[in-house]
Amino acid sequence: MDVSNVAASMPAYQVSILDIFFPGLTGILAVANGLSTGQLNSYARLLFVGGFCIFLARYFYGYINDLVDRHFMSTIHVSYYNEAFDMLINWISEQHFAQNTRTSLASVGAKHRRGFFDNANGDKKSLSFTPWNTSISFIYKNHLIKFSRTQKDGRSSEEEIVVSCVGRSPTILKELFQECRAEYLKKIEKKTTVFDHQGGEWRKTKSREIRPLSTILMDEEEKQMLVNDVDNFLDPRTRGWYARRGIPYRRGFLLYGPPGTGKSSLSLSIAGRFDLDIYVLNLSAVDDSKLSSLFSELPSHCVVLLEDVDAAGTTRAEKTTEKTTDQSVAKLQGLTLSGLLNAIDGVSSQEGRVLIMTTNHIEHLDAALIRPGRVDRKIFFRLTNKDMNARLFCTIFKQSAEDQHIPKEDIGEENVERLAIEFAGKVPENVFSPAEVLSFLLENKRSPVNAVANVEKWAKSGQARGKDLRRELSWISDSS
Ligand SMILES: Nc1ncnc2c1ncn2[C@@H]1O[C@H](COP(=O)(O)OP(=O)(O)OP(=O)(O)O)[C@@H](O)[C@H]1O
Repeated sequence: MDVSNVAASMPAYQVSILDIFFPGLTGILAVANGLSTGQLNSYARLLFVGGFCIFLARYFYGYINDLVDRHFMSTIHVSYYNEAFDMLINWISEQHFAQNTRTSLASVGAKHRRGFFDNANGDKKSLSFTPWNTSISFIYKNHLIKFSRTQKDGRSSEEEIVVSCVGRSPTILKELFQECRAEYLKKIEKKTTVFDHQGGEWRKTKSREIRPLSTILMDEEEKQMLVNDVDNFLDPRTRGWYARRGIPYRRGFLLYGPPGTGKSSLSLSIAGRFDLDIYVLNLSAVDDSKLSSLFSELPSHCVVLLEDVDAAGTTRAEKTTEKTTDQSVAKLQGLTLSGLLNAIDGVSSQEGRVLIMTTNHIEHLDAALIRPGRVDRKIFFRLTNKDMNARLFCTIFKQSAEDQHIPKEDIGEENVERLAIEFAGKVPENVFSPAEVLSFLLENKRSPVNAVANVEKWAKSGQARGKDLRRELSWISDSS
């Protein structure tokens, strides 16, 4: 049988199956049919022969490339969501050979599209460029390395990096990754890496300067107890201790109190103090299954921060019906209390993590959520007292060597302390949050004298609101 007649004589479904494996083949066969029956003129023949040659050349090029890649090259793939992606992009974008790639991605104020490294110089809308949708070859320690950054499955939000080298041993690639890692660790030194989630995946959002614990104003004894607790928990010997007793190796804390009293700040400081990454979970954006998969993907040592757990549709039934509107019910219906409890200490939940929940309304939380085992320590965050107000005043007005350039009345350290006591005497206790007091002080940050002079007026104007606050938060006095 004449091969060129094959396409013409085939049923339509076979033709399309052939096209799946050899795109364009049926078209070629159809022309070949015309060729053999003498229906085509000489130009068409030339075109056909040329096209056929190109088809064969492309087919064999792809085939040989694939063969070489599979048998003579070593390759490492890096997924967009993994931190190794940042390590590599950070390194590559600083190499001389990557500065002049013809295809790159421009980003404002960040090294790459996830905006991980902040613009430290503070230049407005500074631009940076990283190689994108392209391949670069370069020499690393006398080895030829090929780097390709491509969109995965044509989706603009997802990318993949493939790094390969000639030879069957990936050692040189691993060395390259180690170097990228070392550079990256230098960049994030003294920083806390913050992750949030999108589409059920953790992704790094930013890295923040570590905030020293000393800058958080709270009961010092309680702070120290928390630090010792976390320190003890993270001690490498503790995991074995838990395992020998059959106790799940997890630790949970509940920070509760009015807004702006330092709950989130302390969580960040704790993560920084123990050099842990912090994973912030927004409960209103997840359902049971997403929450469970997010918890199971946590690394073994990290801080997980569940902010405003009372707002997550997991509160006591009677309070929920009273308070929620149709809209909020619709928004939160995906997450149930049992889903949250399962995620926190179910079988698939990661061990070794420090769980911190925060709430403004502890009285709205279901007892099961905060029972010992899930919450091992509860810490109350209070509105300011005299001592805290004086310390906040000193925080703003005491000069340090680094802030000489900031124009400010310099009245000497002793005078600042004297004014701090005067200031604290004028602010009513248990009315304002540290955030409110700080906001007032920042408004007057150029002059401590003005801050003292203006504070009574400010306190009076804010006190009416403060009284409402006290009534609404009457539970505070029970717990303090
Ligand atoms: N106890 C505190 N010590 C030092 N700074 C504080 C304290 N409380 C609040 N602040 C400052 O006030 C701001 C808000 O604090 P933060 O977000 O930690 O409060 P929060 O209790 O988590 O509030 P919310 O309940 O609304 O989330 C931060 O800039 C923080 O520096």
